[in-house]
Amino acid sequence: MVGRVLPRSSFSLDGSASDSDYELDSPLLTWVPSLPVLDDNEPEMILDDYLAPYAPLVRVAPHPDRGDRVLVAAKDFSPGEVVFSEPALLDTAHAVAQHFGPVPGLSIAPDYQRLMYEFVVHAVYQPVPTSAAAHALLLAELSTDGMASALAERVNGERNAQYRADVKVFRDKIKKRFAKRGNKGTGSFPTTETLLKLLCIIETNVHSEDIKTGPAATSGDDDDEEAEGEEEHCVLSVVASMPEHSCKPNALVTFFPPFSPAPDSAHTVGVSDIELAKAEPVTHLLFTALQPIAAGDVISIAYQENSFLPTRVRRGNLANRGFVCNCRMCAGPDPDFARAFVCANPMCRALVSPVGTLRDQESYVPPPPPPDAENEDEEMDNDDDENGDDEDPDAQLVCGRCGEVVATMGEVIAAEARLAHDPEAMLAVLSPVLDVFSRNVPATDTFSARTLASVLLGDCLDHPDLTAALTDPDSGVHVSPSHFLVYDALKQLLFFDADAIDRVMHVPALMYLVAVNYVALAPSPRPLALASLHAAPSDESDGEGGDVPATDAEWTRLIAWNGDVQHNLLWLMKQARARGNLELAQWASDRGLDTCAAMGVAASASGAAIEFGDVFARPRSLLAG
Ligand SMILES: C[S@@+](CC[C@H](N)C(=O)[O-])C[C@H]1O[C@@H](n2cnc3c(N)ncnc32)[C@H](O)[C@@H]1O
Repeated sequence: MVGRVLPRSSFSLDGSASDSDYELDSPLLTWVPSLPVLDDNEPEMILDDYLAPYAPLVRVAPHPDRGDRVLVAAKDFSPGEVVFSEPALLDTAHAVAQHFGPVPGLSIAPDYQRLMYEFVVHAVYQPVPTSAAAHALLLAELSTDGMASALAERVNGERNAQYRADVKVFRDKIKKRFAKRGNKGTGSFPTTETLLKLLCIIETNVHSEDIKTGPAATSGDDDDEEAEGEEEHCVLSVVASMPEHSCKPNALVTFFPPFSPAPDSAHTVGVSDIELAKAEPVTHLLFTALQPIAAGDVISIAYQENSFLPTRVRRGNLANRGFVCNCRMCAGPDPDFARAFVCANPMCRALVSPVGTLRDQESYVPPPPPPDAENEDEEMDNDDDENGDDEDPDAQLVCGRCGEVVATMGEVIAAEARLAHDPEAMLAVLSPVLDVFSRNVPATDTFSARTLASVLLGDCLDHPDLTAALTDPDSGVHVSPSHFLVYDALKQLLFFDADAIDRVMHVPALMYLVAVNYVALAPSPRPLALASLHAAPSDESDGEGGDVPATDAEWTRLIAWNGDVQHNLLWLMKQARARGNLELAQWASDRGLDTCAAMGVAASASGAAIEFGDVFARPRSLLAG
């Protein structure tokens, strides 16, 4: 489970173990190549050499249309399997970076300054043999699109101009600090151009995790947090910079070990930097498969946290990072489930999901930032064209099942704008969508969902905010960040792959399971409260399916209905007991859930028929087009 902190002294900068505490047999660290010594003069050779140890797992290939590169799997991976792990080259958790006092008043975020400073120290003092070559490699090869693409310049021209000015200030200040302390290294001080390129590379490729809450986020900075001056744990590496973004990713990136503060020590630039760098702990970025990945598949991750965002918000965030997303969900052919709505025809109620709605990727301009609460109404009335986004507001969306025109793109856009910054309202709107899924989708395969749940468990069960919310009697469940985590998890569960609708699952049961998973470790279990939070029945609900069971009889029927639910419940009960959550175990046992689940599992194992409860069984034919 991500969350263990290994002894920091046991890591060395080249990724090799320096003492016996290094848990090389950890399942998380299945692949830890050491950095080769590289030749600065041949950048292409450098990348090839660097990538060579990873060849059994992944390779870099050109994108067929875009002209940039993608990371491709060299073998099959099952969900939950580590695809590869790579040690950080620049890392704000390194003691050198942590001991650096950022230059105040610059537009360059403190954590980015820390990475740049670490780079400078390596360039000037070359404390480890690989550092110069590794940095040459960074400069020569990694993408700079986050700042340098035409879209980045269009969207963030002002910021870029400020960056250019501030890099110069940064360089001057650091150089002065070095000179003042009289420390002279044997390497050369990086030029302003070099540092600017490094900043472009950081802006495009950095991975970050929230220092306070721990679980890893994916790459990219969070603008709100930066605005508040919050620092994140930022890591830059090479292979880790190659996976592309997808709004329906097949892999997940996590940090191992997670951030922990460097011990206080007297520190001066120069000699002690060299000592610190030699003893650096190494954060590894772990890429874990979320879906089955076949050899030859492009590996993708989600660059943004809370990826269950409305399409235009997602698109705007990514434009801020210098590109228009052309993942299968944004550009087609997969339907964009994140803007799915339920057909207004009461006889139909199918899901309608627009497909690839952007008219022209080249001229795309992202929508403006969210309106102030006070001006909200005014902003809502704006003509869509003024939004800048290039979608045709008059385009008609036709329901695939009943053939009726159910909305225009303009209406969808307006609804999204209204909901984008109101998660509660969004959840209310999502609820009937979930309801439709849950009624119509036969539960034949929840394997992927279970795998995902275990990934989530690894990531989120120790979430300190969640624990705080659950232990604070005044907090109320509604403030729990698990609201967002569960919500995000649900999206992953629903949209797990292109065939999700055919393969997966009884959503309320999974909502329940995810909710219970979250509280299984907490001292005060409130599984039902959480579960019902996420499954408030819609006004039009007829009570059949779609709702978390209210009575013991309904629970029994639910469990009988689905073998995977049985397995999951049994597993959860075991977890609850193992973790000393006796209240939860008792709760389940009082209702006979564990016995019932055990019976179901036994019945499935022996091939015996299980009585399906008619409440939850719905004919598959309802799905047919
Ligand atoms: C972290 S780098 C990924 C590696 C990069 N493709 C390369 O060739 O080095 C991020 C850049 O890749 C491209 N990219 C990644 N995901 C994309 C997507 N879904 N759609 C379009 N471009 C994408 C963008 O240019 C983005 O700035």
